[in-house]
Amino acid sequence: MLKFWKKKNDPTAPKREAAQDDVDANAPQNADAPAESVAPEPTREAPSAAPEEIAAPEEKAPRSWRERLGGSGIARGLGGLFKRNPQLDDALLDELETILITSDVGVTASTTLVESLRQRVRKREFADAAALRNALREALIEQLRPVQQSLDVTTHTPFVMLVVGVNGVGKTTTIGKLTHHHLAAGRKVMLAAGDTFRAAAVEQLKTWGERNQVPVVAQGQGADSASVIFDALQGAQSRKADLLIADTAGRLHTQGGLMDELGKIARVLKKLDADAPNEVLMVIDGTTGQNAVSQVRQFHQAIGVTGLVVTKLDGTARGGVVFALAREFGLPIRYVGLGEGIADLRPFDAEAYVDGLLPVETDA
Ligand SMILES: Nc1nc2c(ncn2[C@@H]2O[C@H](COP(=O)(O)OP(=O)(O)OP(=O)(O)O)[C@@H](O)[C@H]2O)c(=O)[nH]1
Repeated sequence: MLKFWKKKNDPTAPKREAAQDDVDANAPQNADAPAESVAPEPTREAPSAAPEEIAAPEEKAPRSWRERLGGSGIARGLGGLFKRNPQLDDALLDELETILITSDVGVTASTTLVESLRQRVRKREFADAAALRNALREALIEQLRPVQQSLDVTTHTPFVMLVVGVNGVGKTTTIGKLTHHHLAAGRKVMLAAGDTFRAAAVEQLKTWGERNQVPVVAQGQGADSASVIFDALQGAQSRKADLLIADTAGRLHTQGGLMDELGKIARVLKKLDADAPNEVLMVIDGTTGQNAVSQVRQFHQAIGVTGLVVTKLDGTARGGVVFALAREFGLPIRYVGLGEGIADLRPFDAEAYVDGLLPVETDA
């Protein structure tokens, strides 16, 4: 049975004022009673609501990678290419190169890949275009395999996941989906509403908390983000949660002050746990294109990103940015977002991803 806390609004709890100027110096000491928390007790048992009950109707049978990714620019481009060009010739290779470049794979990665295929064509390694297609599939999978590294949250308790990224990329939605995923695995999860910039962001996270029946540690809009997340970690430690997922405000990588705030959050957390945060998960909007590469570079410099989530790959994304990120940084791609529903976050799988873009069977 799911065990709930009574709604905890301890009147003795010190209400934290809005932004603290120097959290480093005045780190909160009693975060067991966060200023504002929606607090059913985290539980090791699976939530009473089954995934099917939480998910929107269309998520009852999660759609395949192919269904989700088939509409992307790269999938349509590659599908059409092999349909139009049954002949194994230079025109096919030239068009392949154009498709890869215009799908955000990146110029260097695209030309290198196509050049290596061209040489193999010259050596007569392929009997026909179908053989080339298979070799292309293999080459694409090879590029992604090194970044397929799942996130093990059992290495530390509580495991602290800090979710960062620019505005609107899908951070809060991803947190909701992650919570669902880890609850289903029987973990105690808590959330920290570290996006104190937008009032709506706190409400949005609380809604995900209620939906998943997990506590959300929050303060008001304008509160100090590091303070909220510090409170939440104290709470997670005392309540023996397995996982604390902290939201942060969306920020442009060009906003120096806000980028510095991320470093401050990490420093403040280390006062409680020298290893925290255990994962800095950067969320990337898959429709952003090559700009995603500079975003990751800046965030990585500011806080040391340890894993990526690429969202919105189901929509109008060109789909190639995943290859560009893999090649540029080699950072683990932990998950991909293939839709807005709670079950639409998938652990990244290189082969499934490439299958979604270019299926094994010649259905093109
Ligand atoms: N199609 C699609 N939409 C997504 C996905 N992930 C998130 N979204 C949508 O993207 C929009 C923005 O998501 P949020 O979670 O609010 O983004 P955020 O990064 O928290 O935004 P800020 O708090 O403004 O920085 C919402 O409409 C989500 O439903 C995905 O994988 N696929």
